Amino acid sequence: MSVIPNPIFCALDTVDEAHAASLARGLKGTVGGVKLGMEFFNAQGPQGYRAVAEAGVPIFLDLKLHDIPNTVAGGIRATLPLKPAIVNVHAAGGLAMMRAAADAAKEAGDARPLVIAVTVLTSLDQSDLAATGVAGTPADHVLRLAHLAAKAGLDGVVCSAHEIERLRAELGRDFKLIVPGIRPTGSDIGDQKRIMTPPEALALGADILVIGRPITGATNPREAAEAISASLAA
Ligand SMILES: O=c1ccn([C@@H]2O[C@H](COP(=O)(O)O)[C@@H](O)[C@H]2O)c(=O)[nH]1
Repeated sequence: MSVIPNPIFCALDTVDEAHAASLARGLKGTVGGVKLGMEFFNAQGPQGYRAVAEAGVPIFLDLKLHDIPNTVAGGIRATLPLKPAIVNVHAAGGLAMMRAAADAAKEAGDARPLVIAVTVLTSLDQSDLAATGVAGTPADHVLRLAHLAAKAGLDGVVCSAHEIERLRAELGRDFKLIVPGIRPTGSDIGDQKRIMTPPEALALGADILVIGRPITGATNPREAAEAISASLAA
């Protein structure tokens, strides 16, 4: 069961401010929030972010920071005036870096964003991981990185749906699990490798389902989001 009324966050992966803002307005009420990542933010920056925020939907600012602790703390601090609901770093940046990120976010007091760690990208399978020098399954590495994120005081992790059960068993109900690699039955997989359908991922215990192209690439994104919502309620 999800802790968020509508668990769908739509990834607005575009460089176009007007398009992103129009999608956010059009999806309001059918999604729990939207995600702005490096594609949008590198093109449009804080001003573009504010244009999307005018739609009045919670925003996951997905910049996946990965640097030395002081630099990441500064990067998180710089996002706080935007009041994102969620920000993130790469767990591979290590314990001290994640602690610095969590501490920086606390400077926003009660308005602090959730700070989440990306574990193993959903576009990677075991052979991709092996090529980076990491032996074992993606699940083993996700678990290892998630324990490190919890130790650093982070609120949760980005993982694939295939790791949800083990993460819930080991890290409990309150640790947030944000899950991309979500594909409604029959939709194009694209570059994702560790995928699952929305109802399956939700049933396993995902808090947030990050869904991009299956919604934004549809002829009618709002109808696509409504269909996914309906599949979750069924
Ligand atoms: O492991 C990860 C981490 C982040 N993402 C992001 O989620 C969306 C997924 O978009 P789709 O179009 O639904 O594939 C995208 O913005 C990624 O940057 C991820 O996919 N996997």
